[in-house]
Amino acid sequence: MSTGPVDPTTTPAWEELAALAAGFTPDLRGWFDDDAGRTASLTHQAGDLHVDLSKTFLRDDVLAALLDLAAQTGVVERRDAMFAGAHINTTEDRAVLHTALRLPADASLTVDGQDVVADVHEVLDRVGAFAERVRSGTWTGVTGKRIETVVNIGIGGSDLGPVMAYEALEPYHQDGLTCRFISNIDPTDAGQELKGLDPETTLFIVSSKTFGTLETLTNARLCRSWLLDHLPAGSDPEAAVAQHFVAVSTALDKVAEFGIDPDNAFGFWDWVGGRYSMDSAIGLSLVIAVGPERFTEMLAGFHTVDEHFRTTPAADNVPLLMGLLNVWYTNFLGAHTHAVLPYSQLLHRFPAYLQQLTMESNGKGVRWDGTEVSYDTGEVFWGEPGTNGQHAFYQLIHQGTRLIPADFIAFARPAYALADGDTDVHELFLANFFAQTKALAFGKTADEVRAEGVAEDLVSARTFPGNRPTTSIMAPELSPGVLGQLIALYEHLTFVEGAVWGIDSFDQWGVELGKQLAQQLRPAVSGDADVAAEQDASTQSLIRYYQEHRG
Ligand SMILES: O=P(O)(O)OC[C@H]1O[C@H](O)[C@H](O)[C@@H](O)[C@@H]1O
Repeated sequence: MSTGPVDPTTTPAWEELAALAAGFTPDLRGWFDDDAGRTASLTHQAGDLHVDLSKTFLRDDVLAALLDLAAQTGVVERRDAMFAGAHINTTEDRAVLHTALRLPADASLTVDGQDVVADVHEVLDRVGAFAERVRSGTWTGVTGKRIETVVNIGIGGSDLGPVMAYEALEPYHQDGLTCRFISNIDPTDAGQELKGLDPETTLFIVSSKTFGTLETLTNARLCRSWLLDHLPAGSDPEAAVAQHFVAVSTALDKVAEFGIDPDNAFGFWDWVGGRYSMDSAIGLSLVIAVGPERFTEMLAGFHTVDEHFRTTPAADNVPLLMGLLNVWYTNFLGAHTHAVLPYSQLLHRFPAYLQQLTMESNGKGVRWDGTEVSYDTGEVFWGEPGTNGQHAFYQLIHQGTRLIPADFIAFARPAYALADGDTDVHELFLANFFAQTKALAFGKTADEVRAEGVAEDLVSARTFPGNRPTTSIMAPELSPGVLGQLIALYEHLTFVEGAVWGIDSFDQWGVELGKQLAQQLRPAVSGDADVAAEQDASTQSLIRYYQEHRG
């Protein structure tokens, strides 16, 4: 893109939204009473996702102004530039093409002179073939035993997506094959995950886009030592590493330096951001667990929502509407955080995954041309599955003083259809979903509380103000395809927010300083007095505390 980003605060739509916010009093009870068609007009379909925005703070005038804001900040142009492979990641001068990872094989897209679709499918085919060898037992460990445990070593985008999807698709796992995930440089992580493993039946996947991440390389070396120390005496170390270690990276030269056979390495490209990479070869552990066919179904799900986002007119475009709604909450109504509450135990890692996706993408204080923003960006995403959260933090959402928009996610068909006598437990579960969104929207008035015979001095404590906005997302079931759709929905709404804010949602310079300082400090931790003396007083004192107590 040749022109700079628009400062959204200079647009007429921003001014209009500010004026609307000044006099804004949400009244979900009134809005529902006055407009029998509210739910129908604010419910949209994206692939299999049924998205009900009627309990949000959208009103006709707000929606119109938000759509104007999108138009005036060039969201659609930026979207089209992304899909076409323009270098919209300006600070790294890169294309942003995770959408190409899920293009069908007969699609065509040439970027920077390279046939991207052919490259993607060449790697996908290799990943699928390798996964089949592991699943069928034709790929064995060095002593000839079939693989029973796959350990993914990676962090950030090379961990959160694979582990989230592995958990989400648990009903599709192949029997007799388990995945584990090591991410943290805290040696406890590797210590716990390696516990009880049989080295002869364990395969390690070193997943790192850069193959330069301290945590991952440290854990990879640690696992290599563990493997060589625990295999039966006489095992050839080189053959052992060749059979028990594979890698996924964009830096295949560094993979070879580590000693992993290039034949057992799977590549991807710099136009795939780490937090957008789970549908590349980074998903290898998932492909092994659920099989290439299921993985292909998941990719098709991503593609369905990509197409929805790329082609659906603005008024029905779900990621666009959800992204704009979040801008309304964040910049005009003062929301700081956003809860994501899956009514699905299988999605228990989804909020953690979304934290990297949304917060690493949109936690920026300058626009993509380096100019400073004068408005809030990014939301703090957080959440836990329902109903657990209901018994923990929902209190604050119901009766606290803060505005916390929440996304509720549920599936009509359960993964495990269990009944307790006559009670269908999934129905009981869904009843909670419906009840919570209803209670949050409509609350309980003081008069309603009084009518229950509550003593007057307790009425205010037992009144629910309501007008707590929620978005309800439902789908028939948590299939691989639906999972792909759900992830793509959040990828694109994150994009929309970033585009309105004029920021580069695809870099992450903010994580670099800590990495550099850790390397500089490292000798001081081990006792180098000169390096310790260079530190600030607090850091010196903390290091001293460690040295006095390390035992
Ligand atoms: O895949 P890697 O290159 O090892 O990177 C792993 C992660 O670490 C980095 O510091 C970034 O913050 C993440 O965006 C990235 O996903």
